[in-house]
Amino acid sequence: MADGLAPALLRVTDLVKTFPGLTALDHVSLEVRGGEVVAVVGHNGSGKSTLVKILAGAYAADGGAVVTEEGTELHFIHQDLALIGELTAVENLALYKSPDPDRACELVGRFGPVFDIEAPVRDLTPAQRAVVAISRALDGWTHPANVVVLDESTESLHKTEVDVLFDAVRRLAADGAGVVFVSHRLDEVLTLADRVVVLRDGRKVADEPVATLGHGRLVELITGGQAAMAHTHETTVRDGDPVLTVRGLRGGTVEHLDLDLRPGEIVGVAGVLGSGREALPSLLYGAASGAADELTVSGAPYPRRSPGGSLSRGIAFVPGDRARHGSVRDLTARENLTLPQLRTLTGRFGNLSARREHAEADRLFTTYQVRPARPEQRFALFSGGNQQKIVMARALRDDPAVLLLDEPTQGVDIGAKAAIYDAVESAAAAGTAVLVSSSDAKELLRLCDRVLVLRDGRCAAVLTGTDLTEHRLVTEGYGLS
Ligand SMILES: Nc1ncnc2c1ncn2[C@@H]1O[C@H](COP(=O)(O)OP(=O)(O)OP(=O)(O)O)[C@@H](O)[C@H]1O
Repeated sequence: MADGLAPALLRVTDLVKTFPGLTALDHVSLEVRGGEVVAVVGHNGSGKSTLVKILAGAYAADGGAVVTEEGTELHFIHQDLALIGELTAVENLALYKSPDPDRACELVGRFGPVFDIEAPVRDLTPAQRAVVAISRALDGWTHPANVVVLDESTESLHKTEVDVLFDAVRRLAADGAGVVFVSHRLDEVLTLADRVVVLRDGRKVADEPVATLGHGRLVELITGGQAAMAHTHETTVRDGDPVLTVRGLRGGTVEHLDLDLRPGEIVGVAGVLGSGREALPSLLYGAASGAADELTVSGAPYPRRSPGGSLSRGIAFVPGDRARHGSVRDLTARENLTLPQLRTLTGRFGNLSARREHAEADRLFTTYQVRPARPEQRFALFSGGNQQKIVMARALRDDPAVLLLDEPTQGVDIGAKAAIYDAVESAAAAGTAVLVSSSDAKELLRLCDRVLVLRDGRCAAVLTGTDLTEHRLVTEGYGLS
């Protein structure tokens, strides 16, 4: 817990960072004391990553200072945990040194029973991978008074893995370390942090002890008072003919799966990493290789799946890693939004109506709260969450027959999340069959008519109605029921 007398291990003063035409950080100051967990929150594009990049030395600031207590080092745990899947835990822990199994055992052992540290980390459970990542961040500490920066490190973790990470973080803080926790997950922020710094459009708008904040107040500070999402989804049972039918689907981590998707329904897919949950949308779309005993779209056999074949059958897919797979980074945001739909934006003589294209881009920017509101900016220059909003906006305006979504709101701020949920529900109301694969239980509860819980590549349970609870999603996911 924060001790008012503990020294500031990290002092950020009046930090300024500008990009052409935009101030990403506008005189931001904050302090992190030994024993204290400071959360940094803010909507997409508010400046969180820019702050982390300056702390990590990846960007130079235009003004202000970052000062650490003498001897204090900064250590980072990034969103993807930054592990190399093919290497073992021992090798990942010794990336720039010679592998030392004894040292690896000692580091990993601090967090519970030692697992197979000689296996490739891709074969470990997500919780074990989290332990490897945090062990690496802790390696080489000669004293406890360092600062660990968790940069959206929990985004792809399931609740149980998050608990492992948080236990480790709490122990570090108890030993005197300072912790910076950058996150969109407000429940986790309220659970872990002692103090919360809120950024909005590059400015610090709040720096308050967590004890004085509730969820509602935090949302208000982040959004500047705009309304956030409220209601949960009501289960609708559809009994029309399925638009997509698949039997015996297999490939990647999916061992065997049967599925019927009906027009207008929103079907969730839950499960821990490696359960098949993360592989299913790309497998159905044909972006990942696999096979099926039977697959039909609108009653017609679709034997060999491919992205082109799926698109022409009205199947749209928004991949999890949309910055890499869902976009053309060097085109403008407007071009990314409108390119696949040029047909609908052409004028009477087939010429592209620049006016309509611009108007459509402006409308989508407003609906999905893309920041900055500059459709002509290169896609690559938007923050991660804003890139995500752009790719989602494009998929949702396509009117597909089937919409396959993988982690549709990962890294997206609370305001845009509500807009995305509304858009998914409107698409379903207009007849689109939606499949949502997500590690966010609240998202599945909010959106879905039923949820398939995958375990070991197979469907372990189908939850619907009053059975569709966060508790059941977790217990079925781990086989604890
Ligand atoms: N290299 C760059 N060139 C131009 N603009 C940039 C660059 N990097 C970031 N920006 C802009 O700076 C602002 C802050 O971005 P930053 O990535 O820090 O936001 P963030 O709070 O981390 O958002 P997210 O939650 O979406 O990751 C955004 O408007 C972004 O578009």
